[in-house]
Amino acid sequence: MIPVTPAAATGCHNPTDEGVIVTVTAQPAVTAERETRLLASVPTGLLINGEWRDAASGKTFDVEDPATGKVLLSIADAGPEDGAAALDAAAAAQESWAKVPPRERGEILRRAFDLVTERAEDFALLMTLEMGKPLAEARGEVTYGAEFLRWFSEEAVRAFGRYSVSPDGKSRLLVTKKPVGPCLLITPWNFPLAMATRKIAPAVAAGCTMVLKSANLTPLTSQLFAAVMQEAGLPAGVLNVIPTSTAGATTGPLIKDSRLRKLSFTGSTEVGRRLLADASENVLRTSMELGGNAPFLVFEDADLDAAVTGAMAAKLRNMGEACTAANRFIVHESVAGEFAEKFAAKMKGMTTARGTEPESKVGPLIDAKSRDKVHELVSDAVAGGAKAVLGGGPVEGPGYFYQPTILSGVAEGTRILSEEIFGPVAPIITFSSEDEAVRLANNTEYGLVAYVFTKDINRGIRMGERLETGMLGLNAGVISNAAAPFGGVKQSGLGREGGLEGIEEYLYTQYIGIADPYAG
Ligand SMILES: NC(=O)c1ccc[n+]([C@@H]2O[C@H](COP(=O)([O-])OP(=O)(O)OC[C@H]3O[C@@H](n4cnc5c(N)ncnc54)[C@H](O)[C@@H]3O)[C@@H](O)[C@H]2O)c1
Ligand SMILES: O=CCCC(=O)O
Repeated sequence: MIPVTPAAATGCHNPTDEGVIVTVTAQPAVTAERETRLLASVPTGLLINGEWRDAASGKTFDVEDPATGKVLLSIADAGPEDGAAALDAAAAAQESWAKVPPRERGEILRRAFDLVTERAEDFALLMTLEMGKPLAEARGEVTYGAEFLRWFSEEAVRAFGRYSVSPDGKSRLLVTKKPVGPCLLITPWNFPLAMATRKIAPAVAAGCTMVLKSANLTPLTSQLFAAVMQEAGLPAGVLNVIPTSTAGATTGPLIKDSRLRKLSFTGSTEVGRRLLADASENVLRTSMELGGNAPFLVFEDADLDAAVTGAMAAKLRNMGEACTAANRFIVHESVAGEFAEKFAAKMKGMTTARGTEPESKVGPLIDAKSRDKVHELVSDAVAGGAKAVLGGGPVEGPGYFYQPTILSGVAEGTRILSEEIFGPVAPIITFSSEDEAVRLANNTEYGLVAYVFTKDINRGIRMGERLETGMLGLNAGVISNAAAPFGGVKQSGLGREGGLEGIEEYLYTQYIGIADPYAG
């Protein structure tokens, strides 16, 4: 058992490993034998109606370790026929599942929380193997991901409605909440556990059945998690899991099927936009957690050491492969030089290595395509006049590693300021007035999160009012929390996950008008 600081229970995690959020005080060696044993415990089939089975086509696809390129496991590759079978199971289970008392649904989630927590080391290692993040960070994700199970186990019994007398006194208004019905959940590869639990837990709490299409690059964590949900007592057909290498072909027919009632998607804005168009055909309820381009504002009165600590977390968490990653450092011109120096001094110590290695602070990027895109953005910025204060290129050798990089003097209009970097690269630009900072920060089609560092509380509140984002970190570089509503505005998406709002995404409101109980 690895001792972690109590602060880890908040579910946030900080790659700087300085005890700010997570401190891992012992690092057991990860042996090849332990990896093999863990992989052998991961189900490799599709989960349909409570049974693990092969794909109808008999096909499988390989899951690779991004640090070595080696195949970890081959798993069943769902096709349209399997998708249809999964929706059949979800649709058949919906009515009985909705009748299960909320307390029972909550207790299944609570048992799942306990099981994930007991198996935290397995989940952490599995994520490190298939996704690349350092083990310390993967442990943080287990805490964060499990917390959605505990949070929604408590919310399951609180889907309250209301009863009232109409204003004219002549009727009664009964308002209730009901599960929306069978849902299709599509998750990304960057947080393999938390992005799944953030959808599955509120759906279970609300009484919805599901088909989960996990990310083809990181399906293994969802496979193990689905087995844990079965062990926790989730009835057959409530959660069906269809990993696939053909996402569009397998899920497209489900989105068109009139039995499906909701699509919850986390991924890129590009794919989300297309799925929204598809979902409009049957006017599906949708939740869209899409891309980001977070501004990180450092004002002249900020505590620069705190800003650098926040910057390390906001940039290097998950190797920069987070929708919440600070994408543009917008720093007051009077402190930009000092900020860049201090930031570079901290980033310099961030060793790139396979996530299972004790010294690893920055793991590999997910694949060659992602690493090449990061380098393309850096090269474009440098060609436009930016200077690499640190790093600036891929790491030689096996795996898709990229050097932690800081760019200063990035010109406005450069691609790196408008596209999601999804890598450990921090471009810095400067401003001279609050109005200019706000203009630069809002100059993007995204609106997920912003970070503001200032000692002036009034300025902090003004930024909350002026910045066009769904979330704001005030003197904080990581604000993700199962108890908070996570989500964006503009092209960062629709809806909220977590918090009191999270379960509402899986409920609809029904109003029953009742005739005057005193009449005739
Ligand atoms: N806002 C959030 O909460 C949040 C959280 C995590 C990641 N993201 C975003 O996700 C992106 C990175 O993840 P990604 O590369 O996995 O995104 P992606 O859009 O490529 O893929 C996301 C999921 O959609 C599937 N998919 C792709 N094409 C599809 C299609 N035509 N039909 C159905 N499913 C399809 C993928 O297989 C995967 O499971 C980034 O843009 C990041 O910002 C957002
Ligand atoms: O990648 C985006 C999700 C990250 C988070 O939930 O903090």
